[in-house]
Amino acid sequence: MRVAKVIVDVSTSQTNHTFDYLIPESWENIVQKGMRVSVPFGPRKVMGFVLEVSDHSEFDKLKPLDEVMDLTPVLTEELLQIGKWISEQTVSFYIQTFQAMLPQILKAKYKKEIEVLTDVEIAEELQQLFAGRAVMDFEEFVERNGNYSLLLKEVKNGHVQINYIVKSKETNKTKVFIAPNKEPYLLEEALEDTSNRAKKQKRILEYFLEQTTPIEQKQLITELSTTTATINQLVERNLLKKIEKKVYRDPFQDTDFERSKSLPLSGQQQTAIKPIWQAIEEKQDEVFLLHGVTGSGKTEVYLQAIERVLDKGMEAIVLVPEIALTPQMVQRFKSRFGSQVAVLHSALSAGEKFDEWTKIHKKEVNVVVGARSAIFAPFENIGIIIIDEEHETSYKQDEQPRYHAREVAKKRGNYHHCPVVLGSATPMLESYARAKKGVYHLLEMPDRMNEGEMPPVEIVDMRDELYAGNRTMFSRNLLEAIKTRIEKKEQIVLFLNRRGYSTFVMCRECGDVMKCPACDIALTYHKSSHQLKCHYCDYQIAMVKECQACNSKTIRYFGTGTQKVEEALREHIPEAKVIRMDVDTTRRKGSHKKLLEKFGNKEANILLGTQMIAKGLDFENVTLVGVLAVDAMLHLPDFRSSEKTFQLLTQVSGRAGRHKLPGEVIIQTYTPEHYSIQLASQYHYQQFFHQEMQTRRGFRYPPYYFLTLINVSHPNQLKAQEVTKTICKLLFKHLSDEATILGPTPSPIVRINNRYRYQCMVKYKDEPNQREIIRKIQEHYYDDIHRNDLTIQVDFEPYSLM
Ligand SMILES: Nc1ncnc2c1ncn2[C@@H]1O[C@H](COP(=O)(O)OP(=O)(O)OP(=O)(O)O)[C@@H](O)[C@H]1O
Ligand SMILES: [Zn+2]
Ligand SMILES: [Zn+2]
Repeated sequence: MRVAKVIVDVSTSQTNHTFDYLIPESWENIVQKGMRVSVPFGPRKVMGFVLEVSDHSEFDKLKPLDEVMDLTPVLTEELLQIGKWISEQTVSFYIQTFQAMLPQILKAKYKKEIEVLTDVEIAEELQQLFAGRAVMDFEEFVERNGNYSLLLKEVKNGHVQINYIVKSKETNKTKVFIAPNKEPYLLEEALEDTSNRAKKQKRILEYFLEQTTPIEQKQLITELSTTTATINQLVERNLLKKIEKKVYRDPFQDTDFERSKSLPLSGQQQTAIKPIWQAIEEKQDEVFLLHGVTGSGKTEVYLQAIERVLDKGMEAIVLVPEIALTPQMVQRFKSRFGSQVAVLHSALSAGEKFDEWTKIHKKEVNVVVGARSAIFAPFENIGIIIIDEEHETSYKQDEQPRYHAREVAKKRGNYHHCPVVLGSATPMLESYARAKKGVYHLLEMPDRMNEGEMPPVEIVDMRDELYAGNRTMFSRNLLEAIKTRIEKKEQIVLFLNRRGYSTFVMCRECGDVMKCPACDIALTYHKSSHQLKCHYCDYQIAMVKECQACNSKTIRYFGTGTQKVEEALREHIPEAKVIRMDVDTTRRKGSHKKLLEKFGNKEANILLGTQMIAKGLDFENVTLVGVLAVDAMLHLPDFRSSEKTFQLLTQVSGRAGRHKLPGEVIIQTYTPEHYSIQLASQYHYQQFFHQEMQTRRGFRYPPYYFLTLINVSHPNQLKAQEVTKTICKLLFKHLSDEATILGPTPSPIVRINNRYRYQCMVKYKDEPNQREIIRKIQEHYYDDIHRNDLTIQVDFEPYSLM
């Protein structure tokens, strides 16, 4: 008896364990752990992952599984282990994690077929099954008791291939190719037999006398200016044949990549890369923090570290934040490593993602460049994992399983005994603190590649502009500087911050922002109740009418959109050609790339955009960077708002003067004295680090304390509040005295989709039982969750506090 232990696709706390199913005899040799199967579950059939195959079960009367969905495991042993670990760490269901590790499309069902690839004789037993056909359905193979291990052997030899045909239209793209179907001398005979009136047929036959390799039908038609009808006539005469070939959708197929060679490394690059090379050679699972200023040449270090890994026949994973996964970035990897690179990011269609994943799964590539989920690339011989811009919050998934790619990377590094490199110009406080303690190996690159100084930053106090009667969104200096650049035919990047749009309240006279007296967090304006609230504790006051600091009545909440800025630019500088890049102008596929290309070709003077343009761009003609409204981010109700502002300003400033031309940065703000802005303008990372660490210690925030955020929501406000209150009480009772429990507090956005949201925050040092307690709490509310529309979300080490 063979038994499969299966995690079924039913996300509840009561089904979050394996169920045993009998493996029917015909599947016995086929089912392996890491494959997906279809199993009966109650009245339904559901998908499931095989976690283990065993020869016994504690239960009698097992139901047999229905179907095997994969021929080779889609999750490796390692990924199964990591999946279990993630589920436990994030208190999520196993099924959620396993599915998060795979491309979306694999949730659908697909058909499998086996195809003979070569003229080489395959094993006799298989030949009989194929009976002269090139392709057969896998279902038939199973029905006729095909020898599975023999099949796998031929797959390994490259004689046979397994095709996955997904039923959705998206997945497989085929092209029709035309090839000769007869020996050349027979074609020649046919040519002579063809009447002179059939000139078109003759031309095609002549072509195939010289050319025996298949050619795409479309291409044949253009090259010989012939027609499908003519080709069909020859196919009917059995002289030619049509072949359908699966082609990968290559999102970059229209792009020619010029091959780049590795550059001779600068002194600081050499110093940084040596320990990384050593860790690769010695198979050490060391974690490096590469702290290098913008333009210091971090990417070249990544490239040459990867080169070393590929030389050893191993694989590399590179994570880049979604927003920085620009065509420019992709190009740098593709032009160095060519078709060995797969790219995974969210702009790809589901089908494209599946294709890229398939290349990895089949080991057709050995480098993956991708956003967060690329950390699950099913490689089995990883030599290095690189996380660029490691401070980016998008590396944490904001729905269950709420994993952090950095933590998964370290886990995979452990497993493969390979180094993990975290790179950034502005490492996250937590990371830099770990590096200082020696937990990570710190590598510093303090100088720019072009040996230039960092571009000088001018801070413009927008309150002064107001006094001077300038009520526009551009300061006089910025306007002047823009005009000068346009005259000199240099280019400008204008950055507008959109995050935190109009949630905080600020005095335009003195720049004062209302804060919570207990939490040092900007108060959030709640429009419905016209109140200011702290969403960490329960402090709240009525919306103020005048500034508490200076009594001015110019108090208001904040926000401007890119469109408004574009209109204003047109008004003040009519001669400027502007490219606007935001969610609206980049919605269409490929538009992101086109806009950047246009800017790169100097078809515009100004690139205006949001977060999207803050990172990764490397244009040599950009000499001025302007930051329009930095304050919105600074006052987000988030203890990381200073850090995020510092990081953002540093990144944006880094876009200027990266090559020969010197750069300049102008930051407009209402709070010029704020230390994030001051220190960013002087590129003082170290000093910022020390100052911010002190604040964190004082207010008991990370990295001194860990946080857990529990969000409760329900259509009934009272219910949401009551449940949160009970959860707070339970945590208070079961956690140690060292833990601080804050709440119940209304979430910053109290109502979404008619659901009320409350939260509870835990600050702690060490609570080993915490996850177990939270699981129990969730089980306690099982009925409410499944029948009564309650949700309880738990986020360990949250990045978003909304
Ligand atoms: N060894 C080298 N020799 C010559 N040029 C180099 C070398 N290393 C990097 N460069 C060039 O220097 C510029 C900056 O390097 P790169 O973009 O890698 O820096 P970075 O640290 O990744 O920057 P950022 O963090 O701002 O994205 C690029 O144009 C790059 O091609
Ligand atoms: Zn004021
Ligand atoms: Zn508070």
